[in-house]
Amino acid sequence: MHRTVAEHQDAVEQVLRRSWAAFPSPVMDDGGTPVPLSAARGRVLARALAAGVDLPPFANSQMDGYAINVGEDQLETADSGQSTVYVVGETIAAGAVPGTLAPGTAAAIMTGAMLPDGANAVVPVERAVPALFAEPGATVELPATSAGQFVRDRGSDVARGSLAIAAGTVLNAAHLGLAAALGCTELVVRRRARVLLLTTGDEVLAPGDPAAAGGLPPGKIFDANGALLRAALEESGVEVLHHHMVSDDPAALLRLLESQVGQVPGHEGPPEPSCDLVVTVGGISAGAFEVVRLALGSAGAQSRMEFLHVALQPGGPQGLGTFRGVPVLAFPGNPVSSYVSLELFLRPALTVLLGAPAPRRRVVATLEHALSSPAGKHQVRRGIYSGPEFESAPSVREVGGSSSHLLGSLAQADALIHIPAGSTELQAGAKVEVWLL
Ligand SMILES: Nc1nc2c(c(=O)[nH]1)N[C@H]1C(S)=C(S)[C@@H](COP(=O)(O)OP(=O)(O)OC[C@H]3O[C@@H](n4cnc5c(N)ncnc54)[C@H](O)[C@@H]3O)O[C@H]1N2
Ligand code: MOO
Repeated sequence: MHRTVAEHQDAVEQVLRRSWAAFPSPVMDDGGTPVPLSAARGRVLARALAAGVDLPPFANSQMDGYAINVGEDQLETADSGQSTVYVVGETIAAGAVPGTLAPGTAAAIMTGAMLPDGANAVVPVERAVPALFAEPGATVELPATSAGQFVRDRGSDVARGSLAIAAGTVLNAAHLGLAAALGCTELVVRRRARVLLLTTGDEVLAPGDPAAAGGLPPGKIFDANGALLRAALEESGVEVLHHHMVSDDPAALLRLLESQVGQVPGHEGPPEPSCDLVVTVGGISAGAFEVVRLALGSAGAQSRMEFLHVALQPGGPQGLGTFRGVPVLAFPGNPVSSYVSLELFLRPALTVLLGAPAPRRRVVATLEHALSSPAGKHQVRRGIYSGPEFESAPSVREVGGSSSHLLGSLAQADALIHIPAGSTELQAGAKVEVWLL
């Protein structure tokens, strides 16, 4: 009996949660570490950020124009066609501290410049007669305007002391801009899970391997999964500590795991796990040389692994458990299978347990053509999504086929199309769940 996708998602989350809860230093909800703003994008804010200053810090002009004082009751007269003649006062540049505005005068003021005391409205220069910055002492005719017009009040965006960014936020460009506007040089972020990534197979050579200098030797392929999974892991907010390519020798793989995984003495305090997660790719199905299955199966009490089938295609064969208490996710070797495994099982668990990455956006779209899918399996097809346009609903079409070696079509896709286990024939026009990549 195959495990369902939902059951395996739950199992992955539980293994990560239980293992990490037992780590001497927390992976989930650690106290946080300060990092410079330049390194904070995509990280999870550990502590709420309160605004230390008002934004804007002072009332300022939203336009290049003339700062004037109008009666608070002048609302009705705005755009009434009436105008007033003012004597032109000082010119206020952005960054300058102006004097008080004398009654009956209009100060030439630039966008972002501090409003002088006594001013409460700005008229854009193009509405002045003449429509230019006149010399101090000249006169200018300005149309009636209402109090507050084109004035950006102190604290009107973010008030000092208010919550600027909530704890748990995945920091994006706008958050970093806001933090900088508030004068922060760094933010306290949660630590990322550190991953050991192992790709496997005697047939696999690293791109650039001298053995392929004269072209790929017969029977060999380049390691696609190393680059694919490293990037997908990093996009998922984790740090890839090391990536090793390992051969189909189980003893060598076990030696590598024993040298890289487990409690190692920390500089201070309790020993630290050397990594927070091991992700292996390949070597887990029914072949004669399944290196991950054999290595972890012969590792004795230090390994607690199960190898199973999920009712999923691609990504059916899966391994899950721990090695020396560190969680291990063993993904199948076909590139699309390994990618789909990460998307369906690891990413959602990271989102729940660590607060990042942001979940994939899930939408319902109309299938542009008929599709069939194997009975009893949740199938994930790769697709190209067309978002809703003026008069058309969102739609999706498959790119490539269902086979899990089709890396070329994965590279063209921007969506995963989900066909649930119960559906075998879908007509064009059927509604499907789509995850946007
Ligand atoms: N008798 C059965 N055979 C297979 C079954 C099964 O249930 N019974 N399942 C198939 C499915 S589904 C998958 S997926 C694969 C998973 O196999 P493994 O996890 O053991 O992966 P490998 O055999 O090592 O490799 C599979 C495939 O992927 C290529 N590969 C592996 N590593 C890389 C890499 N780093 N870069 C690029 N390509 C890689 C490898 O050459 C194979 O073609 O098993 C099926 N078989
Ligand atoms: O799941 Mo294998 O997961 O098709 O290629």
